[in-house]
Amino acid sequence: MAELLTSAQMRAIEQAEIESGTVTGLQLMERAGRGAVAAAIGKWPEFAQGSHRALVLCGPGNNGGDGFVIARRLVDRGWNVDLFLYGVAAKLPPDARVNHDLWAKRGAVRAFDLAALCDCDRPDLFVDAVFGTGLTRPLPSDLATALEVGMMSNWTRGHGIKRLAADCPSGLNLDTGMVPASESDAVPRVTSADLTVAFHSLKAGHRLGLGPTLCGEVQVVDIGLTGPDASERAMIGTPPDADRARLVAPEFAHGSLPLRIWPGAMIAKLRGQGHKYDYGHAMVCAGGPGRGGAARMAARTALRSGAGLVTMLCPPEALQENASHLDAIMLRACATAETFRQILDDRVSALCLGPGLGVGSATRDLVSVALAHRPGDRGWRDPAVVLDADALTSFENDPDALFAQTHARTVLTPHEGEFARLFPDLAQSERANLSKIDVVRQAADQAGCIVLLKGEDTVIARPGGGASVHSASGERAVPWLATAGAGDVLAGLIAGLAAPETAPDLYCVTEAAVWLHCEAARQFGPGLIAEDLPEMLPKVFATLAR
Ligand SMILES: NC(=O)C1=CN([C@@H]2O[C@H](COP(=O)(O)OP(=O)(O)OC[C@H]3O[C@@H](n4cnc5c(N)ncnc54)[C@H](O)[C@@H]3O)[C@@H](O)[C@H]2O)[C@@H](O)CC1
Ligand SMILES: Nc1ncnc2c1ncn2[C@@H]1O[C@H](COP(=O)(O)OP(=O)(O)O)[C@@H](O)[C@H]1O
Ligand SMILES: [K+]
Repeated sequence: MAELLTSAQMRAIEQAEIESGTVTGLQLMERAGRGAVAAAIGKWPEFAQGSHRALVLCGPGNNGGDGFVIARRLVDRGWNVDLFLYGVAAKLPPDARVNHDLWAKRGAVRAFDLAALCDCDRPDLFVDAVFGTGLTRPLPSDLATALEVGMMSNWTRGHGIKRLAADCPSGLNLDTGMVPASESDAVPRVTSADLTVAFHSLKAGHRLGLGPTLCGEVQVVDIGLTGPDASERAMIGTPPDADRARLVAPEFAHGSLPLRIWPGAMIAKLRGQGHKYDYGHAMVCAGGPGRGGAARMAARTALRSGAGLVTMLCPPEALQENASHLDAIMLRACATAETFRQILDDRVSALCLGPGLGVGSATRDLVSVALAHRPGDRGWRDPAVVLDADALTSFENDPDALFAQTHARTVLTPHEGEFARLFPDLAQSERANLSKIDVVRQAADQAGCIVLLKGEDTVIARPGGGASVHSASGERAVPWLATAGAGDVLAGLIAGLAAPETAPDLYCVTEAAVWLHCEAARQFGPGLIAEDLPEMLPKVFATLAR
């Protein structure tokens, strides 16, 4: 699972390495520019031979410095290059200035001017090296226009112009994945690339918010920074680092891990042997008549994903309806919170409450019983408690009452609407420049448990700072997962994976669940409805067990 750095962390890593004397800023910049050109040629092999034309736009900082290196290296390969500088040469930082001067011996540095830019011959490659990690404010309007995809229509066959971004498409905030709107533009101006080369490591903004859409394909270019030491072993099921966010994906550093190592290692049923009770007993609470579908899907997913047995509890009046739908899943009537308390025995290892449960005091009481349940004298861990949907909304008027009861083996799985009810100060409208990662970190600290905030960019955090992002983008884009009930399935999936006594750390189980949820949707394809998700799991597991 690769790390997602903030701009400040990236600067600190560079700074520490430069100060240690092992490398100079100039060497890093050269490697960045060289790596960017190599990545472009790798993606577009037609650029490997012959003369082509590039339009390079450089900015006033070190991102611009990368642009000068890229321009020089392209000219070395026989290309024609038009280069514009947004800024003043005399004010460039030292390394960028050196590369500016090296370039100036090879070609012209033209001051940024929209009309002059449009007058250039049609480029084959457009290089955006204006801003990277140093973006501090919205793009000025003329620059935003120059970077827009629409600008390419100035040239015939404009759609065929390849777009390469150094570190990010300029204007994208690499901490938040957002594009700040300028005062003159009510709607943020959006720039996008076909290929983004991220230096040393992915940054959070490559995988949050608009990042995946704007960056196109992202390739990490190794510029020889050592960075933090992390071995493959240490990642399997290890709790997250408090300061660094990580990407939920079977990737390690710059390579890919075999799937069976991760997340295959998270699924107890793929390994070992045992009795059904060794794989845990998951319980799912359901609502009244006509509302049982959501809980049934959660229960079915829990059973498919590894729990040894699953019991669904429902009000007596819903028993008949549920009985007519369930076979392998056991069913019991549970009229009150007190009955629930009596039913919970010390072998219940995972609980899932919320889907279709109904909003109100009855649900709050059930949640309280679930969170107070302890495993007795078996020496087992506290049961994992997954709270979703109505179990969250029921605490809208008093979230602190919920947070006073949660424990470390609790996972809250809100979508943005439910999140706003529990954490009004952290709602989307209140976030300003805070990244989704920091928002969920704060929520986890407030709630005292794991919080998973859903979306195309799903963010998971736990108290103390550990955070992960799962990005359903690029090859893993699954827009058809936006279907009613998909969230209920996710809640059941976490409960089912967490149920076995040998299940890894709950945080890691939650990460794996999000990946599997997306993977099941991906392998099924368009046309998916929520019921298809649990039925896809055996196929997904088969690819992990190899
Ligand atoms: N420092 C190093 O050793 C390396 C840096 N690298 C590159 O350097 C980049 C970071 O460089 P910098 O920290 O200089 O930052 P940038 O080059 O991203 O931008 C910083 C400059 O842009 C100005 N600025 C920010 N937002 C603006 C806006 N909206 N309108 C106008 N001006 C704006 C700032 O005042 C500052 O002058 C990385 O993204 C990467 O591309 C790479 O060369 C690898 C090595
Ligand atoms: N466009 C999308 N791409 C990827 N995943 C998505 C997308 N839209 C929704 N999802 C995922 O689908 C699930 C929907 O959950 P939720 O909003 O709780 O729906 P419901 O309450 O209907 O079950 C979440 O896991 C969410 O991350
Ligand atoms: K850039």
